[in-house]
Amino acid sequence: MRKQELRVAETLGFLESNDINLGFRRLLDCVADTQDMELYQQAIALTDWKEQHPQEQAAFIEKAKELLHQTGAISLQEWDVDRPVVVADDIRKQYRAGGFSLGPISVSIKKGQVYGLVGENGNGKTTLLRLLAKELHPDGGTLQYDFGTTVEDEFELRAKLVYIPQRTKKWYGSLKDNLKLVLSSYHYPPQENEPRVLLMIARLGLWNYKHLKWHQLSSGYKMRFELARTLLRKPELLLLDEPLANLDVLAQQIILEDLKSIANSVNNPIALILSSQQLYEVEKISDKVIYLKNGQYSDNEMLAEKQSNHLIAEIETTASREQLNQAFEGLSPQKIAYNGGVYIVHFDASVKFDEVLSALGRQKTEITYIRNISHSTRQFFVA
Ligand SMILES: Nc1ncnc2c1ncn2[C@@H]1O[C@H](COP(=O)(O)OP(=O)(O)OP(=O)(O)O)[C@@H](O)[C@H]1O
Repeated sequence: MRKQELRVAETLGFLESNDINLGFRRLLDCVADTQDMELYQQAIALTDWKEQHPQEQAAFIEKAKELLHQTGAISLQEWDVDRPVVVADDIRKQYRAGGFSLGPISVSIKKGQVYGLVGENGNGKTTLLRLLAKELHPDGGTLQYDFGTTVEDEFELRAKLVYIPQRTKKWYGSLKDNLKLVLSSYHYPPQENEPRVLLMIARLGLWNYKHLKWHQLSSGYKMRFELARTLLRKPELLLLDEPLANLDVLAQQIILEDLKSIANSVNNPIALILSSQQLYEVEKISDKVIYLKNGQYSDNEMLAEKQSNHLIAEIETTASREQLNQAFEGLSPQKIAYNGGVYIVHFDASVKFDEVLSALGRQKTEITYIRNISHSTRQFFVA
């Protein structure tokens, strides 16, 4: 099945299982890919209708399915996502003041993929993002960009790379007017300005906020606005510094799923790199997780190569180490480490996670939290 058919089929599945909000958000992504202003207008009218008729779910699903059917009928040119758009080879950066040193780092970045950049405070995440965005110049190594078109000059290249910092600048006027202003500086026909802006507003969950001003928005919605503004500029590489910092856990999940879907567009994919402290949320949607410690690079693929499939469980419990040792007597743990309020327990590859759960259950051990981190970059944090 082609990517477009897959996206339409997946969206239909959400709508048919009454998962209205998710189905609707994915429908808007399918509409966005068509670049068809008639369908944009229909999607905007449907967003409005949805807001006016919150109780009429069955009727909404029928309307949404009809619109989805129309998007599926438009043939899209699929982008080849296998070719890297950025190749960093042994890049390094050292700050004279303080002496922090990053790298050497080698990494290939492809469109349609999401790269999670994790690590504790002060380990080089922002520095790496700024190097990739060409905001900083590396001291050594090479950075090559290839977006498949001839880039005339540095200015044109920089327009394809967008870096959104942790703190963004204040703006004046309404959210919608600001977005319209962005598009008016691009070469779209004026009649496309409004539908493009309104569709972006709907996609980023800003529909009920479009007439608000900067000081009336919470910091989470300011970040959504920044994303909307950036996405209208059609970046090819989008670098987000801590986009989740001001969002609650549910909002984090939603924005990450939306960003993944936006990055994975059929005909206009984006390479997305985002830094975050929210390891598990980021891991769920990332195609690759990059971990920085004292400026040194590791990633989840290196983790898979390194380990011999042994089982690692992270356990938060009121039980003592002796009680855990007793519970796991038959499973012969290789190591039990105590780390910031949680135990990290390593078992041989033959031990299965359900056996760990059973052993704890048999001893009636009180567990607040347990997770199998055998394949998670969480290991880097607790090592
Ligand atoms: N312009 C600068 N001059 C000197 N040192 C700097 C400069 N910018 C950052 N640093 C230092 O470099 C190190 C890495 O900083 P960076 O902001 O890249 O880390 P980070 O992982 O993004 O941190 P955080 O999670 O706190 O945002 C830190 O020790 C920081 O103090």
